[in-house]
Amino acid sequence: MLECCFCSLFYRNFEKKTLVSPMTMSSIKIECVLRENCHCGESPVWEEASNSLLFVDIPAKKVCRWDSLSKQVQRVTVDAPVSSVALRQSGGYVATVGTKFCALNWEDQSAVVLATVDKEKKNNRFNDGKVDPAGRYFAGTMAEETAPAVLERRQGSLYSLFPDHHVEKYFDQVDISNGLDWSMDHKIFYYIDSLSYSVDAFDYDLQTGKISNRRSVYKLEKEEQIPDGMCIDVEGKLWVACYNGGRVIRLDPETGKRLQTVKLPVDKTTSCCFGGKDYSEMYVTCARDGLDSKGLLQQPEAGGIFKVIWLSLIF
Ligand SMILES: O=C(O)[C@H](O)[C@@H](O)[C@H](O)[C@H](O)CO
Ligand SMILES: [Zn+2]
Repeated sequence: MLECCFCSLFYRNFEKKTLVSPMTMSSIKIECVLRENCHCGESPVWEEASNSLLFVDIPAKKVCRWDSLSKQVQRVTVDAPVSSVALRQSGGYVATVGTKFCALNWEDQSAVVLATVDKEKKNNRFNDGKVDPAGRYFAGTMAEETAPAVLERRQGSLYSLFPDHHVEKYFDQVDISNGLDWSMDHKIFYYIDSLSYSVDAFDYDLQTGKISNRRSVYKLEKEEQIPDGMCIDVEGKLWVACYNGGRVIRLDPETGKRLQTVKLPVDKTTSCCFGGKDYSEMYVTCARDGLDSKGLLQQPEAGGIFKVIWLSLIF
């Protein structure tokens, strides 16, 4: 990999547009739109300009781009596990690869290192990451797993890469750094450390990127299993993918109540994002790794990309 020397870095804003409110919708349809057989699919991101869904397959070291119109997939292989991807304002993408933040040029498939974290922790890698409303790329680390959710604990930290390429560390002692998103007014940062079985909130200062006042807004119930990736909808409700739980759940962070459960035909649901026309669809990633041969037979679509659509009933 090359060292990056000059490029100014302002990530594209992720502001949602006119997502149709799920509350006004009555029934849902779930479809596997791509049988990708991901070992561990993660980090779905909608790219409006190309009508495409970006996602990664972490252990396969692949960043993928699925064109929702042509149904074609392009894949770029990098040299270490790639755990999240984000859009870059100047074109191309940024991704967390191993313990590095990298700029990814899709055309020539090159990756340029922007910053490295956890240099003294050889067994660590980045996990989930997302860009904040001011263009900082937040991502956390974890020890590499020996099996899903089996790892040396408290090895991870949460970081963000600023548009000028400097990195700030927020805290350490993280088990599995996972889902993250910001409230619609940018005043709250939501965060999941999977093995805490909790969805947490922090006060957020958009000007400085500082976080404070950590508290739990939801504790997962036993059958919901392990909280993984997360996104927010226009009503400020959180959608959390439940690893081993085969579902995404919609939470009200103000009341701490679960509002909706959407079950998928695969157990290892890892993350979700809104996309499609007017951001009215939800895309869900999942994993194949960790399923035994019986599980693979029962869940042939494991590792695929799922689309959830809300159908309004018109009388
Ligand atoms: O996708 C991730 O976030 C992790 O990299 C995965 O390994 C699993 O989801 C994790 O094991 C469950 O918490
Ligand atoms: Zn995850």
